[in-house]
Amino acid sequence: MNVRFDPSGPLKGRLTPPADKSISHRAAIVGAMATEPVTITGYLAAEDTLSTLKAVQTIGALVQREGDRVTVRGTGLRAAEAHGETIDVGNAGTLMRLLPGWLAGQEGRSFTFDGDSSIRKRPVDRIAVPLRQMGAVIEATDDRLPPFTVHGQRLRGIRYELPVASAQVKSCVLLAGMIADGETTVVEPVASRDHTERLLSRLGVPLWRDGDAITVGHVDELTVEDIHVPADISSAAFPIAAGVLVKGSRLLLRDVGVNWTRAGFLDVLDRMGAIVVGERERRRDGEVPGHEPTADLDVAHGPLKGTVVEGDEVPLLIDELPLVALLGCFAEGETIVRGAEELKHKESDRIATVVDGLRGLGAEIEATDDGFVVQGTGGIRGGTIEAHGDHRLAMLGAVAGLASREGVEVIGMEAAEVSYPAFGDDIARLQRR
Ligand SMILES: O=C(O)C1=C[C@@H](OP(=O)(O)O)[C@@H](O)[C@H](O)C1
Ligand SMILES: C=C(OP(=O)(O)O)C(=O)O
Repeated sequence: MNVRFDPSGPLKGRLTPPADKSISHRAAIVGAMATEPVTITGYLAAEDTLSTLKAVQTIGALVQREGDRVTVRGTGLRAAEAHGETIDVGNAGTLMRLLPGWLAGQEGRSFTFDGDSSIRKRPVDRIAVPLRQMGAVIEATDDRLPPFTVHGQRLRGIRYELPVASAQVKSCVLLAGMIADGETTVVEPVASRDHTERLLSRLGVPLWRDGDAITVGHVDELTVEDIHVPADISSAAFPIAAGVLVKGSRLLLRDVGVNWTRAGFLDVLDRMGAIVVGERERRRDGEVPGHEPTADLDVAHGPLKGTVVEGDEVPLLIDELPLVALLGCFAEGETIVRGAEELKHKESDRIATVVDGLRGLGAEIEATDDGFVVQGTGGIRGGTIEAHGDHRLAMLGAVAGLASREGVEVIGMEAAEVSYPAFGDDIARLQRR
C-alpha cells in the first residue's frame, strides 16, 4: 500500500499512543508461564503482539481477548508443549528471542520457530550460545538463522557476559534462568531496557542487580498479578517528532512509558533544544523497580540543533534512532550517531535503509560502519521512500512527509500494522484539530 503524506498544517490535540510492544510481549509470555489466569489490560493489538498471543496458544495456553483486555490461562512453568506445530513469530524479533528462553527448559519437548522473510534474516545465534551453555540443544539454519528448533533440557544456571547490549538476549537468559538449577547471572556491557527485570521483580521472582550484573534464582511456580501496559514511547516518538518538526504544532501525549532505560529519545530531544515537557524517570543504579513509570508529554514545535549520540546511550533509544536522523536534517549543524551497529539486525538494515531512504528525500546524510552523520539543512524536500517491510521506516517516511516541502509517498505503509495500526488515523485526527 502506497500512501502520500503532504506537507502538514499544525498538529494539535491529545493522543494516547498505542500500548507498549515490548511490555505486551513480556506480559503474554509471563502469563503463559503462570499457573493461574492472568489479566492484561492495555495489551497492544498489533501484528507483532498478536503473533505472541498465537505463539502462546500454540504451546498450550488459552487466550481470551476483549478489546485491549487479554486473559491468558497459562500452562505453568514446566508444561508447555507444541505437539509438533511450528511457532510462527511473524515479524517479531522480540518474540523469537524471548520465548525460546523459557521453552529451552521444557525437558523432553521440542519447539520449532519460524517467521516471515525479514525474521529469516535475523540472527538467533545470540540466544543459542547462552542457552547451549545452560544445557539446551538448538539447531538453527546455517547455525544462526530461523527456522530453528529448541530441544528442551534440564537447564543449569550460568554467568553470561552479553557480547552486545541486547534486552532481548538478556531477557531470554533470565527467563531460562527461572527454571534452571541454581542462579543465573547476565552481565550487560551497557544498560538496556529492563522491562523483564521490573516485571519479574514485581511478581516476586528472586532477582537482583549488582552493578551491570543481573541475577535470577530458580522458581518452582509463578504467580502473576494483573498487568497494565502503558503507552509505547517508541510509537509515541513518531507523533512527538511530527509535533517538534511541523510548524505551529502542540500535542499532549498521555500515559507514555518513561522508564529511563527506554526514554533516551527524550534526552536526545532535550539536547537538540526541542520543547517536550513531562516528568521523566531518572536513572537509579542498583535498583530494580517493580513498576513502569508513565507521564503525559506536552510537545511543541521549535528550532533544533545537532547532537551526538554515543554507544552507551544507543540501547536507550535504539528503535528511535531513525527519527534522530530525520530530526538532524532540520537541526542547525551536524547530528552524529555512533556505536549503533545493532541497527543492521533489525526488521531491515536500518543504517542502510534510513540513509538511502532519507537521502532520496533530499537529506545530506552519510552512513558509517556503526551509525550515520547528518548535515542539517533546515528541512527536506520530499519524494518517495520504500519501507522495506519495516514499520519504523514506514512511519519515518510519513513524518518526513508531514514536515517536508513537497510531500512524501511511502511505499509499503502497511508495515505500520506491526506496532502502530492506528498511526494514519491518529495523524489525521491531529491534523483536523
Ligand atoms: O527487548 C525488547 O523488547 C526489544 C529490544 C531491542 O532489541 P535488541 O535486544 O536486539 O537490541 C529493540 O530493538 C526491540 O524493538 C525490542
Ligand atoms: C526492532 C524492533 O522489534 P523486534 O526486534 O521485536 O522485531 C522494533 O520494533 O523496532
